Amino acid sequence: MEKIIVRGGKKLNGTVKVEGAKNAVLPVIAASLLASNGKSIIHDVPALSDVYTINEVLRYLNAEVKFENNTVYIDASRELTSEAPFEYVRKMRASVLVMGSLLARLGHARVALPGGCAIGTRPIDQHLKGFEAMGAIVQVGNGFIDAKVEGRLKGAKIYLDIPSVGATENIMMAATLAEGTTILENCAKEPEIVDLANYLNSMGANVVGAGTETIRIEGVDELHGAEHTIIPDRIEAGTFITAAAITGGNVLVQGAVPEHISALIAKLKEMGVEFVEEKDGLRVIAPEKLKAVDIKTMPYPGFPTDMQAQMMALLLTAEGTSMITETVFENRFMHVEEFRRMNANLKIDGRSVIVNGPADLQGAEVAATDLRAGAALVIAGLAADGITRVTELKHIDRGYVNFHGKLAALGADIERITVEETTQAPNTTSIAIN
Ligand SMILES: CC(=O)N[C@H]1[C@@H](OP(=O)(O)OP(=O)(O)OC[C@H]2O[C@@H](n3ccc(=O)[nH]c3=O)[C@H](O)[C@@H]2O)O[C@H](CO)[C@@H](O)[C@@H]1O
Ligand SMILES: C=C(OP(=O)(O)O)C(=O)O
Repeated sequence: MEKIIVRGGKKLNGTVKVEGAKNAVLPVIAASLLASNGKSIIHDVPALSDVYTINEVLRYLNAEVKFENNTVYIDASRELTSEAPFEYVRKMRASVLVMGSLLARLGHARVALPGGCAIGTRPIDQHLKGFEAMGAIVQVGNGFIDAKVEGRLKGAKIYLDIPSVGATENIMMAATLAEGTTILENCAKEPEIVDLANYLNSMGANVVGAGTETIRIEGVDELHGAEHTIIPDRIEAGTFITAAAITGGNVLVQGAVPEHISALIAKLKEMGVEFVEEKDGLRVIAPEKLKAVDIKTMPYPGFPTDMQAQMMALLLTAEGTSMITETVFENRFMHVEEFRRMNANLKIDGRSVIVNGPADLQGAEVAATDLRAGAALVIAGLAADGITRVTELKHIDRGYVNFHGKLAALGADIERITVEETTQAPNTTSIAIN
């Protein structure tokens, strides 16, 4: 078993560079399946376990995929198969993003039904509603979703009940090869949607309005491979910003795009954090003491749910009472129990958590319950008294490249170790190895 070991109390200083965005690269790789001729070359691809998984899905579907030096080369011009089995969807829900491309290109897609996960049930009804509106027959059974269309998909007017990121992306991909015009309303407006639209357009698609509430897609007959560079990861940038802030540090986050994290910056400024925009990134200068604030997660451009756990860690160290309200996922507070192990005073009240700060955080053994919770526990460890040991690192590896190494380079006392698992007789004292 691997653990991240943090000894708290060090201020972070220096420069950290963010990777390409996980949530942009996954749909972009899925969209590459739409290219019936030519190769795609995708730059600034982070070496994350999720990227390895989506690459495996594409290989299974018979595309040729090579990943080296942060570049992915994809040739999807061969005959593809249309089924993505459970072993991939189980590892990563975003595997479901291949559905729109397969359905549009092959007229058929069969993808294992994604289950719920630690942050909520996460249904995909809006994705399926979009495919049906474009003429697909969708059947769910035996753990699979099967979508079929006679001939081509047909452009349609589709209104999303929720501005779902994944549904916007899946429907947008499907609509690029549909006959006629698709108008998608109440779309997600995340920067990753804009990145996907830019990639699709460079493949020969005609997508207008990405980043606004309404996206219009004129279907074309075929798409080709294209070269594309992934946008910087705003959540990784935000994670390092909160890490700098919790330690009272001064850090340049290279590659951070301030417009992509304006809600986070606004809240941190209210807390007393200073920001300086520099040529190649954003400098974070933390105050001696942080002030409490309330936050509410919302779809973009609101406060991102993917920064909620890291923000909870930071607010634990702020003076006063804060309230965090989670409106995007119904169950994204699993980290509360872990923070309590570190002596945090947190009270869950429905979809809100009341944070009483400043906490006298103490190092403890804690488990990452999802990727952002994992990052947040490491961040809390940076400010805790004593040693924090974080387990279940597979979650962190889904979303962060060399997280502990980047923090260590900024001056954190942190390491990642492998601990031999021992089979223990009942009632014996546990032995800490390493
Ligand atoms: C790979 C990726 O990009 N993941 C991001 C994406 O996930 P993902 O695309 O799964 O998130 P969605 O925007 O679809 O989900 C938002 C909410 O809508 C609900 N919903 C969604 C689709 C649907 O058909 N029906 C439905 O009810 C979900 O359960 C959730 O409560 O956006 C989330 C919200 O910003 C982020 O936390 C994830 O990091
Ligand atoms: C929830 C997240 O990702 P995913 O949708 O891939 O589970 C995340 O990036 O915080």
